[in-house]
Amino acid sequence: MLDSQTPTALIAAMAVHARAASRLLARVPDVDKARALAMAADAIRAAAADIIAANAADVARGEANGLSGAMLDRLRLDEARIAAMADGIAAVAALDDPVGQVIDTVTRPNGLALSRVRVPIGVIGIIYESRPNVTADAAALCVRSGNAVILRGGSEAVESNRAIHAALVAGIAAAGLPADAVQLVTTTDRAAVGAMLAAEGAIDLIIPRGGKSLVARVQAEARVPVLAHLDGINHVFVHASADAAMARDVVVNAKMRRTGVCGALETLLIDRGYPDPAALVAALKDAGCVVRGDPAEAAFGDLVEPASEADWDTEYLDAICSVALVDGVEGALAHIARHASGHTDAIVAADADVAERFLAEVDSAIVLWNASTQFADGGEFGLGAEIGIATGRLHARGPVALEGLTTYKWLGRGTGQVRP
Ligand SMILES: NC(=O)C1=CN([C@@H]2O[C@H](COP(=O)(O)OP(=O)(O)OC[C@H]3O[C@@H](n4cnc5c(N)ncnc54)[C@H](OP(=O)(O)O)[C@@H]3O)[C@@H](O)[C@H]2O)C=CC1
Ligand SMILES: N[C@@H](CCC(=O)OP(=O)(O)O)C(=O)O
Repeated sequence: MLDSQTPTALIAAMAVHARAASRLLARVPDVDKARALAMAADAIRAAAADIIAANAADVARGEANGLSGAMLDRLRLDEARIAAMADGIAAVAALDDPVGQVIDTVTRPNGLALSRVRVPIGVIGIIYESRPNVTADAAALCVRSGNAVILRGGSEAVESNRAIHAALVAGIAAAGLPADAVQLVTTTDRAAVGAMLAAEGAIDLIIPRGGKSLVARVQAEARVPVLAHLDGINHVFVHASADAAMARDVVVNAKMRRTGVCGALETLLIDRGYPDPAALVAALKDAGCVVRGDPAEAAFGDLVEPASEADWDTEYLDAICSVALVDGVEGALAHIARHASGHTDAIVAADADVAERFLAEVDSAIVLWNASTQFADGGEFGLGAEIGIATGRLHARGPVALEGLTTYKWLGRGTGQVRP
C-alpha cells in the first residue's frame, strides 16, 4: 500500500481490477481454467523454498509475540504442507466446472423455453485466519468457479501469504489468465477489512472466516452481502437409546481429534435417561480433556469442574468441553436452539424416530446422526475442497466449494412470444 493510499482507496482500486478480471474469467473455457490451476500448483511446488523462508519469518514473529501453540501449528508450513497445498490446487483443477451447468429447464405452454444456468458470482472478498493454506484453497476454488477474489488473510501470516500469492499468480498469468483474478491485501491494517465490508457494488460477496471479533465487525459494518463462515459452537446429544461404545467413540473423536478446528465439539448434552453419563465424561477426561458442568449433578460428581453460564456460549477450540444433562430430545433441541452457532450438531441414538426428529428440527448447516462433528469438511463431504463451513442461512450452507461460489441466471429462448 502506498503511504498516501487509504485502505478505502486501496480496496476500491483492487475491486476495479478484480471486476475487469472477473469479466474475462467468466468467459474462460473450462479447459483453460483447469490448465491455469495446474500451472499454479506447479509454481507453488517450484517456490517451496521461498514460501518456507517467508513462513519462517512469520513463525519467528508469532513466537516473539507469544502466539499459542495451536495458532503456531496452523501458521507453520513445511515441505509436506506445501506439497499438500499444491496437490489441493491440482485437485480443484480436476473438479467439474460448475459454470454453464444447466440446473433445470422448463418450456412454458406458449413455447418459451426457460433454463437456469450456473454463472460465477463475480468479485468475492474473503477475510480469513492466519492459516496460509487457505490462501491457496480459496484462490483455486474462486478461479475454478470463474470468480475474481480479493484475499485478506490473518496478519500473522502476511509474509507466507505474499509468497504463496506470488507463486499462484505467476502460474495463473503464465497460463494466460488475468493476474488480477487473485489479489492479496498486504496491509495488516484492519481498516482494509472495514473497507471490504463497505464496498457495496464493487465486491459482490464477502466471506468472513473467523471468530467473535470478526463476527461483531461484520454484523456492525457489512453493506456487501455476506456468506458467513463463523464460529462453531457445536453439540453432540447422546440420547438414552444410544449404543454406549458408539457414544463414547463419537464424543471423544468430536472433541479430541483436533480441538482447534471449527467443527470440534464444544458442548456435550446427555439425556437424563442415558444409563451411564459418567462414563462419557470419564472418557473425555482420559483423553486429556477438561470437562465443565454442574458438580451438583450426582451423575458427574467430582468428574467436572464448575461451569458458568458463559460456558454454554463458548467456543473453546481447546481440550475443554462443557457438559449438561437434558430432558430427552426436547431438552436437547431447546438447548441447541438457544446456544448453537448454526455450524454442526450431532445426535447419537439407536431410536430412529428420535434421530429423524433431531435431523429435522436442529437448524444448523450440518446435522449428523451417529457421526462425529469433525466430519464438517468439504473434502470429507466429497466436494474436493472447501472455502470453509458456511454458518448462515443463505443458499450455500455447510462446506462451501465450487457450486456454493456460483449463482445462476435464467435464460429464455423464444420464437417471438409476447405477453397478453
Ligand atoms: N466456519 C468456518 O469455516 C471456520 C471458522 N473459523 C472460526 O475462526 C475462529 C478462529 O480463528 P481466529 O484465528 O480466532 O480468527 P480471527 O477471527 O481472529 O481472525 C480471522 C480474520 O478476521 C480478522 N479480524 C478479526 N477481528 C477483526 C476485527 N475486529 N476487525 C477486522 N478484522 C478482524 C483477522 O485479522 P487480524 O489478522 O488483523 O487479526 C483475520 O484476518 C474460530 O471461531 C473458528 O471457529 C475458522 C476456520 C473456518
Ligand atoms: N474443515 C477443516 C478445518 C477448517 C478449520 O477449522 O480451520 P482452522 O480453524 O483454521 O483450523 C477440517 O475439518 O479439516
